[in-house]
Amino acid sequence: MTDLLPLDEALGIVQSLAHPLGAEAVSIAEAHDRTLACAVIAGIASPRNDSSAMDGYAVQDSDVENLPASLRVTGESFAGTPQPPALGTGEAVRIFTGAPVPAGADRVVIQENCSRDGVMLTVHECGPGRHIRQAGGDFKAGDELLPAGTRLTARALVAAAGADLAQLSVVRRPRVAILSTGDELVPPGEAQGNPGTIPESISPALAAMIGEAGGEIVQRDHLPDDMAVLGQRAQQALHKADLVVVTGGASVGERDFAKAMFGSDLALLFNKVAIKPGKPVWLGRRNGTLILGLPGNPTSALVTARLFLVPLVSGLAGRATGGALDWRDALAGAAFPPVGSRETLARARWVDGRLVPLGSQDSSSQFMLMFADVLVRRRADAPEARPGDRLGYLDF
Ligand SMILES: Nc1nc2c(c(=O)[nH]1)N[C@H]1C(S)=C(S)[C@@H](COP(=O)(O)OP(=O)(O)OC[C@H]3O[C@@H](n4cnc5c(N)ncnc54)[C@H](O)[C@@H]3O)O[C@H]1N2
Ligand code: MOO
Repeated sequence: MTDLLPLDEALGIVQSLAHPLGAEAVSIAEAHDRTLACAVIAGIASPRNDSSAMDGYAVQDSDVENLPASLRVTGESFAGTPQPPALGTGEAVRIFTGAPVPAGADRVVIQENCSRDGVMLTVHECGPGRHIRQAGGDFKAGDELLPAGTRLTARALVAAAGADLAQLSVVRRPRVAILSTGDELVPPGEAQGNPGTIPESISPALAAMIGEAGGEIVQRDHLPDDMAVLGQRAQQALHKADLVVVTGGASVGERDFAKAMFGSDLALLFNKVAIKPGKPVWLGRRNGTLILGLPGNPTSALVTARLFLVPLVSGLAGRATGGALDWRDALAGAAFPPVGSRETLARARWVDGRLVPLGSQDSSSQFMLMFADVLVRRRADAPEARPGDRLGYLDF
């Protein structure tokens, strides 16, 4: 076991590599969920002018001191009217929500408090509000609205568009290739009637995790355990991708070619981590491309993807890697068994706000993953955890 790297050291290596890629310009329409490479600076103020908050009439305070007051309507101001007529004594301007307030007006009286007869207006009541939004009250031209590093959520996009920017400078999405290796693997739907085969069940989950972390899939292959084919597809992936994820063949079997397929220039950054499940996970680099090798057992693959792939893609996409490894703690709702020599990521679910381990902790399980809300981190050689003990966990 001495050759196995401790989990924290492996996570540290991932963190040190997970720097944002370069910037590219995208239209606002394509910018959702991207990360800003440059700050968004407002090109215009909002509102651009003093503007009405209500539909009604712009008036002068001195004309509505004694109510009811009779005024003459001299013009109109709609949202988009560049310059409404200025207001004189005894005058009112018909005005709508968002429209510029005429020079000389002190307040907008809502139309529910007025009656109209041709050009004559009677103001019955004013109410306390002036219903005028000041120019630049939301933001001024030149204000920094969103700093570099901001994730462009739906809400952030409103500010970016309101700043009058057609294009945003965002971190390039990491290009990821997924290579699933194993003679036995066939696409889901083709295993029935094909003895010796099993459905390839990991890549759909990896693609989902990569997409959620901000990456895009540029290549996705099912590959036989044939070095010629593996080598050729590996070369293609290395050319296209920032990160190649290869599943299976990580262990010591006769057909475990996952590292060899990347050629003799593969530099290993780590090889095998002291965790259960997922011990055979490895990270390498060939020229500028990172390569993450995940074990073929589906639960092992998903656990190591959560620990290493999600922070890596998140970081390359410009998101905080810390957010991807947000360990928290909660109380055990049932006993967790004693831990062996490898640090263990126990799959657990929530029951009444407490952590309960899944009945099966088999690293080959596919079905049980469905119920694994969290990974509970248990140190090597830890004794049994009792109900009520505090445990560290990561959302899975
Ligand atoms: N002598 C040893 N044997 C094994 C060791 C070891 O240290 N010494 N490690 C074990 C551990 S731990 C794990 S985890 C597995 C991982 O092995 P590999 O990464 O080499 O995975 P494969 O042998 O290719 O496959 C294992 C298992 O998973 C199935 N598989 C593979 N890919 C997929 C996929 N995309 N979808 C669904 N199922 C997949 C495959 O058919 C095998 O059943 O090694 C232990 N052995
Ligand atoms: O590490 Mo393996 O994932 O224990 O079965």
